[in-house]
Amino acid sequence: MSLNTNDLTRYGWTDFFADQLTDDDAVLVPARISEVRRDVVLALSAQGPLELITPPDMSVAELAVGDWVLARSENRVERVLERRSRINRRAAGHDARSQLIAANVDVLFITTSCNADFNAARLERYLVMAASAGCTPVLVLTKADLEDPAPYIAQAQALQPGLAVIALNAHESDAATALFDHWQEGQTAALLGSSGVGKSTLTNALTGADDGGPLTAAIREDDAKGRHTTTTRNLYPALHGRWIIDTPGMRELQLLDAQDGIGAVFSDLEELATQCKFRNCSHAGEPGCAIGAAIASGELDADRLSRWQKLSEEDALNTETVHEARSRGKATTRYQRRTQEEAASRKGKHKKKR
Ligand SMILES: Nc1nc2c(ncn2[C@@H]2O[C@H](COP(=O)(O)OP(=O)(O)OP(=O)(O)O)[C@@H](O)[C@H]2O)c(=O)[nH]1
Ligand SMILES: [Zn+2]
Repeated sequence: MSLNTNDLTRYGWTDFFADQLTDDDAVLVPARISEVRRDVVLALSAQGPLELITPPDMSVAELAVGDWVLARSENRVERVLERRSRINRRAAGHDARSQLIAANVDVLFITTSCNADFNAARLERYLVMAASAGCTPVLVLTKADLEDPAPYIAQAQALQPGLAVIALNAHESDAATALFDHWQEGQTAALLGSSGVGKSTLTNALTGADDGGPLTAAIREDDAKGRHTTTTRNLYPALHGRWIIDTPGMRELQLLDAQDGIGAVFSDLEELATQCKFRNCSHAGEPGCAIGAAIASGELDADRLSRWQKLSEEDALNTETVHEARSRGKATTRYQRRTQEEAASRKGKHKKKR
């Protein structure tokens, strides 16, 4: 492979991607997508920034910020490399569609504050998303200067066995350092959390924007109220060789194909359920229910059981709806193709007759 990929490691290139290249790919240019626009994608390559179109059989919507692609002649995507992680959700609205939000995110910083924003159900949902996507979750508790963080840390640690939890004041100069402990050079992170928990404040610390860093003005636009809102999905550099993906689409999260993620976040419950007397136990008072026993002994919070059941039902429903719509779509295309073929063969017959 003659291609020099050394320069790419700073954009997050690893052996995982290098191993996907063949000798024939030597003429292609590896590039990482930094922004997805309506008709084109912007990408970072060893030669500098590129603006790429997609080939006729690929829509821009199939690509996500963070993706690694191989480009031909520096203006067209030839192929997307297999993703190390992918964040997708059920698209907003009634559309029964899966939507890819970001790719190749290493660490998800799930952010909440030490106050009323702390909501176990929402945080578990984010954690399931991280686990299904294949990203490492880290729970960040902001505003630790305003309230005693200890009870929040304890609640956060109960959300997923072994979860890393950080409590901090996002305004403190060492806030970024605490996050860098979980986020290595060359890795890509994303911040998730509801409005007002301190994501912008943290992002400023992470990118050095507070010290007149190069970034924030370019990627954020002031809305009418003078508030900073993130308007597009972007990949941009943080301090010390890290990368951030900023995406507004991560606030409204409907789970999709998240069964494995639910299994990871609620592994304590899944483990207990294997000890129930009946294999199809619904944990609603059946004899020999290990989950019921754990609740009775105070070892397990009954609310966590109902949140687990609710998320599982939601995921099952969304997954079924989207898969059904997809197979309906395929059936339609098959039907259309058949009618077109029949029409064409009728035309052919006419021709022969004449
Ligand atoms: N005391 C204290 N204030 C904080 C902390 N983190 C954020 N704030 C303040 O909380 C408010 C909201 O912070 P933002 O960073 O704008 O929150 P956000 O999550 O980016 O909000 P959106 O942009 O609406 O998504 C600001 O006034 C911050 O200064 C913290 O750790 N301690
Ligand atoms: Zn049971």
